[in-house]
Parts: sequence; C-alpha cells; structure tokens
Amino acid sequence: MVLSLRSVTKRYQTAEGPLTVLNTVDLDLAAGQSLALTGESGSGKSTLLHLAGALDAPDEGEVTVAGHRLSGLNDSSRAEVRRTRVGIIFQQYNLVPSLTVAANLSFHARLAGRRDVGWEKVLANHLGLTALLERYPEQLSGGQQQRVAIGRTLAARPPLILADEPTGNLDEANGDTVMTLLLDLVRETGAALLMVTHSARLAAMLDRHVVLTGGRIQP
Ligand SMILES: Nc1ncnc2c1ncn2[C@@H]1O[C@H](COP(=O)(O)OP(=O)(O)OP(=O)(O)O)[C@@H](O)[C@H]1O
Repeated sequence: MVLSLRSVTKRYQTAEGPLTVLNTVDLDLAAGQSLALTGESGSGKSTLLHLAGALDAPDEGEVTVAGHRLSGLNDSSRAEVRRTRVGIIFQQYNLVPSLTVAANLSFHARLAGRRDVGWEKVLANHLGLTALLERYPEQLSGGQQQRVAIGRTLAARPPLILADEPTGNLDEANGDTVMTLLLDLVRETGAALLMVTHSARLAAMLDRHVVLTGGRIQP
C-alpha cells in the first residue's frame, strides 16, 4: 500500500470544546489506484489529506506512507518523506511567482534530489507547456498554471499524489482537460492519487470513491 490509515482519530480544540473530526478511520490506497474523497463542507476532507501528506499528525492511530510509519519518525525524517514521497496539488496552484515555468516545473524534483530533464520535457509536451517554458506564472491562465503545478508534482515522481479540489478554480471545460491530463499522468507513472472534490461528476472519473461523514469513511 502506498497509503494506509489505521484507526486514525483527529480532534481539534475549539472554543466549544474538543471536536472529533476523524473517528477511527481506516483507509488503504494501492499504487496505481485513484480515490476520490467527498463529503460535506467541514466533514474533515482537508484534515485527512493533511494527515496523509505528513503535514499534521493524528491524535490516535497510524498513518503509513510508502512503507514509512509516520508516528515513528522525527520531524526531519517526516519532512523527508513529505519531500520525496508525496506530491500535493492545491486549488490555488501555488507556483513560485519569481520563477519561469521551466524552473517551476523542476522545483520539486530538485528539492527531492530527483531531477530528470528528459522526463520534464515529456511532461511539458504532454501538458501543452512547451511554448510557455520561459513565461512567468502571472503570464499564464488558471488552467495553464494548474498544468504547471501538475507537471511540477509529477516531475519528482512521488508514489503518492494528494490533490485538494485541483480544478476548483477552473471552468468545467478547462477543469475536465486538467483532470484528464492528471489522471493520464498518474496512470502512466503508477502513482496513487487521493483527490478531494465536491463534484460527484469528477469523483466518478476516479477508480474509487468514498464519502466522509460523521468522522467516518463510507464506501
Ligand atoms: N486548526 C483547527 N482548529 C479547530 N478546528 C478546525 C481546525 N481545522 C479545521 N477545523 C474544523 O474541523 C472540521 C473539518 O475541517 P476540514 O477543513 O478538514 O473540512 P473539509 O471537509 O475539508 O471542509 P471544506 O469542504 O469546507 O473544505 C471543520 O469543522 C473545521 O471547522
């Protein structure tokens, strides 16, 4: 399994007292599989994604990413897992504004110590970015920026890709194009994809679909 959650419980302290957002959640995601996670606003989708991406830790239970049990790692080892094993695609693209498209594309692969210029060219070509490589993010449309963000994530070949509403800022046609490109590339690399979405239509494009409700996963 590329990602396993075992009896994961996550609580937040709020003014009204402790709030249990995830309640003994179990989840498995294998290499080459894509999984859509939906649920009402506030159901804990982003919380679960943050735990899977080693950005936060559960109160109870165990998260394992690419064979690494996160609770057994110190902060720097956990950061290492995050840098080399996980790619995260956000709704807001999060490109580095001072870097060209080409430099943005290689940014994460460089950090992960896994630069592959040939693969970056393949990605740029596949994502329709070849003519845009010397531009800066502010000179791109939203759809183009998200294609750069997808390329930047895949350039490092992470075994686990997490996506939080990756097409949430795009119109439907652009969003579908970006989603198709993402799914093609995920299949090509054999990565596992966990994607949060509000759209049942987009969720249906993935291999599996689960719903988070009342702190638990429903098939
Ligand atoms: N740092 C925090 N402190 C206290 N409560 C929090 C914190 N982060 C999130 N919450 C609460 O936990 C619950 C789950 O939040 P989360 O962002 O995971 O939901 P979500 O399903 O991603 O929502 P949305 O679809 O609106 O993005 C919400 O009730 C939220 O208010």
